[in-house]
Amino acid sequence: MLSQLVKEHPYFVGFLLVFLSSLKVCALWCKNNKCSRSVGIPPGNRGLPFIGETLHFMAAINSTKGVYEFVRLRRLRYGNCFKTKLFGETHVFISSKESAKVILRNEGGKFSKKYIKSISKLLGPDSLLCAAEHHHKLIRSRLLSLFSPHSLPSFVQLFDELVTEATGTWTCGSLVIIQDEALKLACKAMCKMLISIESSHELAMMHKDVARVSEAMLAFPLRLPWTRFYKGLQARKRVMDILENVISKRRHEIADRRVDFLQQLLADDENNSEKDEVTTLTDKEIKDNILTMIIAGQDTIAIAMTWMIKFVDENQEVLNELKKEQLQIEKKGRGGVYLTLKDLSEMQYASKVVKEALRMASVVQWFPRVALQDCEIEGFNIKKGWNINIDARSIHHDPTIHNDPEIFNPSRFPSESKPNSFLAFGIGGRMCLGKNMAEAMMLVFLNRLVTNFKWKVIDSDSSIQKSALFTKLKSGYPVRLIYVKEEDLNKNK
Ligand code: HEM
Repeated sequence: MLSQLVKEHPYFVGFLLVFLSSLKVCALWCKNNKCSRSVGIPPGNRGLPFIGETLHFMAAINSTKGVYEFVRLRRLRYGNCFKTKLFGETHVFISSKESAKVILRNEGGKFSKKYIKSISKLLGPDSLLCAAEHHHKLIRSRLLSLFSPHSLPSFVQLFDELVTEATGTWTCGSLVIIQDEALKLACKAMCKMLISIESSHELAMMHKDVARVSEAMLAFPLRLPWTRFYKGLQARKRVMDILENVISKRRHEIADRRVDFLQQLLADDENNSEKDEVTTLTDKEIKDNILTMIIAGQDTIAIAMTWMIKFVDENQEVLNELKKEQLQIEKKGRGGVYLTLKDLSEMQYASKVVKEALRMASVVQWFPRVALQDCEIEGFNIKKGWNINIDARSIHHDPTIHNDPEIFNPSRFPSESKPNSFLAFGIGGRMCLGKNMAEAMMLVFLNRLVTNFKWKVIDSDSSIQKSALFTKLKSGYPVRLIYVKEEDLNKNK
């Protein structure tokens, strides 16, 4: 019958075959490319073969709108869940708090953490931030004790000493770049707390090399001598050498036994080595994680502090309320020269300012995971091996979750504290280890700044620094000091 049809209507059959083949080609193309709005697969544009949308992503990294612009534009186009292809891999971005809860809490064990190649190479295979499930549990359990509530009071004093020392050199009329000062302070605090590095030469080297590693985090992972990635790897090597040297001196008792995180890790190591080899960290693990903690705790905190000062300055009524609270606490009298944990616990309004600044700034913009098995999210099929990114920034700025999300309003808390709607430090088993420390640092900085100084902003531009992993301000937020409290200056002489 078919041959009869071909004989009688050869042109019609030819046309039909061509038409059906084109339909099939179209369907295949749509499936693999742009129009994946078909049921089951998240919408999105997979871009060019192999590289996908990597060039658009790199263009966003190198723009002053920041890398998040890549995500923002696609979220506007495709909604709460979309897919793209970056560096040869499929990435899905999700901005619903319900899915954030399921994925970040990971109760069914369907997801693991996974950073893009450049980040995992720079932090090292044993870094807590990059380690996969079992390895992560082991390292986290060993580091957790360092962040216990017992270590917080001494850290608050240490950080306040550093802040008072630094601000003591600021004079009326001087130009202060808040982000640079905050970065120096955070680097000093981390290096002292972790490995007792104090000499200004060593600190400067550390500061420079850690900055190089951070700058390379989003670079194309190409190991050629002129690339940012290569320079980041070289800087990582120098930091590893410094750490190797410190560990070796401590192990051979050449250096004084200091009270710091490294010493605690080495002491635990000695105490546990005979009992339970499985729970002790190797030198390689210790080194990768000291670098991880410096990086995790340095840029994030400095950027968060800078945005906080910017938001406070742009909202004078918040600044007035804040000053009132801080001066009252000062009037009542502090426990000592330096701020204590008890002083910080009385800073109720300032704590809301810190939380609101973290929501608005969303310093860590999305949290990367990988699907360990095929699953369904937001009604879409997700394949095993796909990267899943929880878009915390969108959740923080979602008007269905936070009223007038673009308005800096510290008083929205605690009434707007709905579960899984505040993700500045993440949630679940990979939540930030330094959360309490970070909040304390922000409170100390805020207190010292608003009670001792008045300032005038020189450049309030909100452009983001190119190549920055976090929302780092390009201008650094320069301010001119127009008032410096005398008694503090005298005290620091
Ligand atoms: C305002 C400052 C900070 C912010 C916004 C912040 C944010 C975050 C976020 C969102 C995560 C979890 C990412 C995820 O789930 O994928 C994280 C993890 C981490 N943070 Fe922080 N962080 C800050 C300061 C610090 C400080 C001061 C330290 C300590 C030295 C620190 C150490 C860590 C570590 C070690 C992890 C890895 C935890 C794990 O994977 O188990 N962070 N941070």
